[in-house]
Amino acid sequence: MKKSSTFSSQAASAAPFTPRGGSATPSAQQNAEPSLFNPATIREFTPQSYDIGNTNSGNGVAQDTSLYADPFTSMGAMGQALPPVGQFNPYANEQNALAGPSGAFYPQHGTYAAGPLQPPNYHLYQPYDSYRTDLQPWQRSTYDFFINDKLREEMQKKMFATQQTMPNSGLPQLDRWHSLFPLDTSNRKNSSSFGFPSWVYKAQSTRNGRHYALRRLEGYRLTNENAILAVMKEWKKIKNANIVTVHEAFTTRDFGDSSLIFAYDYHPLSKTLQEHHFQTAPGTRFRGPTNVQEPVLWGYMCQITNALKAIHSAKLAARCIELSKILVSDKNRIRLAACSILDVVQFETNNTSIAELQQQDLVKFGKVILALATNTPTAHFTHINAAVESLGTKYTAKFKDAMLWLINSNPSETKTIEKFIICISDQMTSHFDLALQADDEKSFILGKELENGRVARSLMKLATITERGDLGNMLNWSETGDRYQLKLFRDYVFHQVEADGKPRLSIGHMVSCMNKLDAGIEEMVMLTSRDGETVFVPTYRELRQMFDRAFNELVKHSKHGAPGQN
Ligand SMILES: Nc1ncnc2c1ncn2[C@@H]1O[C@H](COP(=O)(O)OP(=O)(O)OP(=O)(O)O)[C@@H](O)[C@H]1O
Repeated sequence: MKKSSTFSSQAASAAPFTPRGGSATPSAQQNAEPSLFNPATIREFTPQSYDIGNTNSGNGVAQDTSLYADPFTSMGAMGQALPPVGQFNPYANEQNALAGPSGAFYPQHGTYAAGPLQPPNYHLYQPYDSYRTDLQPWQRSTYDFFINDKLREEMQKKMFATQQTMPNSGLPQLDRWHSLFPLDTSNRKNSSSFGFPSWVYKAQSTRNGRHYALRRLEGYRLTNENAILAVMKEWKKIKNANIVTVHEAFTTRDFGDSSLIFAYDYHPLSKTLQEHHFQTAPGTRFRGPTNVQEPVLWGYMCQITNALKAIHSAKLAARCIELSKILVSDKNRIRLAACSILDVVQFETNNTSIAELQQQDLVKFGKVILALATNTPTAHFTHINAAVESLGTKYTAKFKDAMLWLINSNPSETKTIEKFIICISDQMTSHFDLALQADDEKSFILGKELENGRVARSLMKLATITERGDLGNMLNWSETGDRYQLKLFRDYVFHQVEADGKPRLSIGHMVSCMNKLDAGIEEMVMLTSRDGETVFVPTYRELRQMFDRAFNELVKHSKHGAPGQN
């Protein structure tokens, strides 16, 4: 029996909607039973073909290929010595010199162009290797303790982009915003999106120190004060992972004209879909693959659907759904970037009902996806059906029918985003699963960083105590009493030597000692003075108490100064 479609097709052919089977081949399409938009249709799905930032290797563990020739890796987690591997030392100052353990922690790192400024010396902890020495299951490598390199580098680039400033940019300081930094990649501006040329700047708020993206509409004159208040009141309620959150709007004359400014969340290093898919990267002659892969487009569709669901449910319309107003960051993570602007700008002139604007949203949504599929940057199509047909067998029938449903109108049916969600529910659940997998992976990474954070805090405290010298009226404070034992503990953890006098640089030993100190366990530890004359055998619990006492003393002095001095 032929299953009926949930939605009638709006394909331009006069014939009623012919359900397609989802096969990419035309012959299969003709014979296929289930409808494109019949939610009961179960489709095959290949999760790995989506890419929404999921770098999971499949076993939940981030893949990390590192070379372990540095001295820190010469011990297994259980303390077993590994055979020395001496080809490359990522900690060395000079990589040519096969530097030994005394090499600096911060290797030279490659540069990347993130703007007009020089990249900072941000101490990438970066191995440059391609193979992994065989380790026993109980052995750990240095990089097992840290966030994987790719993610770390991505995050550091984002932090750098966030911190970038341009001292002589000529941009004004606004009332509550400073350090404006232009984000536009071209100085050619068109007014097609909003009716006014628009510029985007990164700026820091003087109120909370956070970074925002300010979009400025040049030459806009506000005629109705209510416009901003009424529109912002509604839009500020929208919190959605696929919408750039808008925080406020205001007018200013600081640019020498009358400008309207919208403050959005800042998403460092994001590009617009237009830039991402239609612009040639600097220095390359050819643009990348022309047609965007279908799994990527389904990923975009699920995300835009999610955004529109939130917007339409709040009785609003996105209105500005264009390739140049959708941000893409990380791996195919997208966000609608210019919501609320047209509501303010056309506050008095817009006569279209919200219901109609929502219908238009669906059409624009379809056109944006079709533009990516057909490699048409303008997203202007004279013949939608012809454009969809031109996709041939590169895209599945289900995908093409989704385009047609979104773009074509049917007088007998009011389209809603909810109906669309039902139609693409299989894609939505697959996408949801990938998002959860990505989330699991991030939790795994966070778990490692939790341990590192714990070690870092203890280390910083220990460093504030040892070698301090005098404290207030107490001469040689750090060399006496509890502090002396802490200093010997520091030696025990970091300054151990092998029997032949060579430094012992086992990161396993360091991490395990610092964690034992943090936990204050009952295990004893033998601390010997440098001259070998004095031996202490405290437990980690006792050491922890000494450590807390010493640090609390420092805290007390930091607040009140040395006793007798205030
Ligand atoms: N919220 C944001 N966070 C970070 N970057 C943003 C944000 N909004 C926009 N951008 C960046 O600012 C740049 C300019 O954005 P804009 O929307 O003006 O694109 P455009 O291609 O210049 O479009 P138009 O020609 O219509 O002005 C883009 O590179 C975009 O990635």
